[in-house]
Amino acid sequence: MSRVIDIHGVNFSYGSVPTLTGIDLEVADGEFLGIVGPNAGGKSTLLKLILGLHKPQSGSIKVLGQAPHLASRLLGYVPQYPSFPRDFPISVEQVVQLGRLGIDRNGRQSEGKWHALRPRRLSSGDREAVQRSLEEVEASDIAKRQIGSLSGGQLQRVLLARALVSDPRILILDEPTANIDQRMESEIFDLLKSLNDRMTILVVSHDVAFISRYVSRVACINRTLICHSTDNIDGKVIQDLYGEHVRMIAHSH
Ligand SMILES: Nc1ncnc2c1ncn2[C@@H]1O[C@H](COP(=O)(O)OP(=O)(O)OP(=O)(O)O)[C@@H](O)[C@H]1O
Repeated sequence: MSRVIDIHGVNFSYGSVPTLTGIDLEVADGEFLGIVGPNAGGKSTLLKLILGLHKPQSGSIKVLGQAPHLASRLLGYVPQYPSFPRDFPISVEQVVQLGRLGIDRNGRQSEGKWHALRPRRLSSGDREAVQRSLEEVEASDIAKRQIGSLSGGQLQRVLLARALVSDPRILILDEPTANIDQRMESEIFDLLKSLNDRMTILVVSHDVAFISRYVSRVACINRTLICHSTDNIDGKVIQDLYGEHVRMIAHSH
């Protein structure tokens, strides 16, 4: 199977303290990878390096065979829930339309850098893609609602639709189910599982036991990174990662 992400010997720090050290990670096309680790372990930072939002101080990152900033329009990104401004006056439909910014009128990825993209009139192709994405996440019925009026679960579905509307090769989600109830969490992960038939997925989560039901491999990050097949995750792996005081989580396959 071909690889879509190749990370070798990456070191990154925001200041003098290293955030990520000696990171190696290869992700195969079609994989569903979970990313777990303690708070401040570097999970979001790793995603931002893959998205081309930060550059490593050393080491190499290739995404779909290119430098991350060149591949970024082939990636769909669902940011961490609290970073989204809920009170912004914009409808669900308009949020999803924003995901078409990097696509030209003929449905192709436009050339040039993100910051050079100009808003343009929506084409019929754009409208159809927005409708399809909203249907896929089962949010068509709330298309005209203001985002400030949505529940946490509904908002996550809308952000997922925005990421899907550009037809990404890789979908990257940063804790998509933080702050939502368990039933909604299962519904979103069932949806991700079906999307995984056509795209590679990377998802950050705090709940190792829960995501192990869905993903095939888990990348454990606490400044350094170690990958485990979900078959091999046990109490020891989790304690090593999170420290001595963590409750043992039942885990079965
Ligand atoms: N823009 C930034 N400038 C300076 N330090 C940062 C910045 N972003 C993150 N950090 C620091 O880098 C470290 C790793 O942060 P990161 O957000 O990657 O961790 P995380 O594993 O995603 O954490 P959490 O589970 O709490 O979301 C933390 O100590 C954080 O304070």
